[in-house]
Amino acid sequence: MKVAVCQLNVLQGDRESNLLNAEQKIDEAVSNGAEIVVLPEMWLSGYDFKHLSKHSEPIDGETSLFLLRKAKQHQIWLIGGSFTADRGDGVYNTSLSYNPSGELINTYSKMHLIGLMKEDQYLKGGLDSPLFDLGNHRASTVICYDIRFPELMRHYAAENASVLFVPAQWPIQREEHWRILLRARAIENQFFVIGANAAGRNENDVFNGHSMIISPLGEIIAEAGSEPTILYATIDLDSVSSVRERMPVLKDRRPELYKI
Ligand SMILES: NC(=O)CCC(=O)C(=O)O
Repeated sequence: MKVAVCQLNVLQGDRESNLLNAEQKIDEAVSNGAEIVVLPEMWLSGYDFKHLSKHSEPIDGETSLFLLRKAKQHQIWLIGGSFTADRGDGVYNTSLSYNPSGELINTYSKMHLIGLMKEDQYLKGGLDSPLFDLGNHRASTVICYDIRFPELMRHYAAENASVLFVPAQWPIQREEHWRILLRARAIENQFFVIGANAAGRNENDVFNGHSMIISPLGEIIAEAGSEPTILYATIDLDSVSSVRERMPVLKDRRPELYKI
C-alpha cells in the first residue's frame, strides 16, 4: 500500500489556513497514488491552548466531518492526525481514523500528556488503547509523547498490530529522540512505524519535520527533511508476519517475570 505522510506547516491558531492546507495536501497525496494518508498532531489549531475553547469541538464535529468527507471522496484510509476533542467530561488530544467508505474506525485520545508543553494543564489524558482493522491487518495509533512509553506499544504488538501511526508536533531540540524512539518502537515490536511530524514553528517551539516511515526491522524506508512536504513509501503489511516468524520476539517474552 502506498502511504503518504503530510508534513504540514501548522500555523498556531489559524484554523482556516490549516484546513485549506490539509485539504490541498490530502488531494495532492491522492493524485500521487496514496492509499493511506497520515496527518500530524493538532494540525488544525496547533498548540493554541490560550484559545482552547474556540478550538474544542465534539468528536462528531466539523473536523470529523471534514476527515470523513476526504476519506470517502478519495476512497482512502485517512489517519486524521489529532485535534482537541470535547468528549463531555473534558478536552482530549484525539486522533480519528477513517476507512475508504468514510466510516470512523478508530478514536484514540493521547494517553500521556507532556507537561513541558503544558498539555497537562489544559487537557485530559485518554484511558483507552484501541486497535483497528486496516484491510486484513491490525493497526494502532499513539500521539507524539506517547512513544516514550514502550508498554503502550507493546500492548498493540501483543494484540497483533502490524503498523503504528504516530501523529506528532515534536520540537527540534529533541529531534534525535524522535528518530531513535520511532526506530526502537519498530524494532522491538516488529511492526511498521509511521511518524508524521509538523514542520514550522509556534511561539515556543520549532518543529523540524523528519517524518519517518520505518520497517518492522527498523530500517528507515523514507525520511523527510525539515521543510513542509509529503513523504511517500510503499509498504507491505504482510511482511510483518515473516519478520515475527524468523525472530519470535513477542513469543519469547516472559512477562510473568517483569515487575513494571
Ligand atoms: N507534542 C508532544 O507530545 C511533544 C513530545 C516531546 O517533545 C517529547 O517527548 O520530547
